[in-house]
Amino acid sequence: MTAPTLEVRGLTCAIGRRTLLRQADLSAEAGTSLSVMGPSGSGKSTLLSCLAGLHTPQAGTIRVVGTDVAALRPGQAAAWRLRTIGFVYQFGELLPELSAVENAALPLLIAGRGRRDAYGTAESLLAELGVGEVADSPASVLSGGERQRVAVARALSTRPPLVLADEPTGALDERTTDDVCDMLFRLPARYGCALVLVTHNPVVAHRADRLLTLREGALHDSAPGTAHDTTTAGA
Ligand SMILES: Nc1ncnc2c1ncn2[C@@H]1O[C@H](COP(=O)(O)OP(=O)(O)OP(=O)(O)O)[C@@H](O)[C@H]1O
Repeated sequence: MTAPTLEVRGLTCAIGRRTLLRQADLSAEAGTSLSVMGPSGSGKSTLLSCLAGLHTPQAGTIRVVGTDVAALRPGQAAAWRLRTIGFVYQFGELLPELSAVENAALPLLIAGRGRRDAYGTAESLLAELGVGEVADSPASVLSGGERQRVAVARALSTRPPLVLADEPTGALDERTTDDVCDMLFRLPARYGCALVLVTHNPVVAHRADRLLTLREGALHDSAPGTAHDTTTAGA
């Protein structure tokens, strides 16, 4: 039996005196999407940081395609993250002075792939994601929706098994949110990755295969149509 893409058991994470996650369990299979909602400040971004090995939890195990994230040596972690996890942030977080294709090729160049190969892969991904025409435009001139598509191309460039998206539509209007969601939620089937997406937007959250709500340190399964969000954690 192959290992699930993401398997989290008993995750406990505190920052300062606040426990953000208490004995949380979570799993995601290849080709599926999972969204996490929760009040502002409840710890959604911190959860993603833990999954990527960027934040060390107090207890619990996180396995990504069988690898125990806590067991990675410091020297291994960055290279592991580069090939295993793709990140998409709220504002794209592209390097503004680089073109779209240069941004999308960057992880491959850092991973040591040749320029021709890296740029070819990046160009193909941009085309597949509907932004082939802006490949040579500087990231600084792209629209919000284009930026997010380029950010997704960058996240996918190393073909990671796990894509983490933190409020990927938070800076977009309603129509662009719909378009970007159509693209995002097709990724698992199209590229075989697992997608874990954090959002305040219930419409976005409900498009995932599975929806969890983070509240006072616990992750609750929410059936489609029943999750709700609030604006502050209140903890
Ligand atoms: N590096 C840090 N140092 C100190 N406090 C932190 C740090 N990172 C997060 N926090 C605190 O941890 C709590 C959870 O933050 P986090 O960003 O994970 O919440 P969130 O649910 O993603 O919030 P939002 O929806 O507003 O983005 C907040 O109270 C935040 O201030």
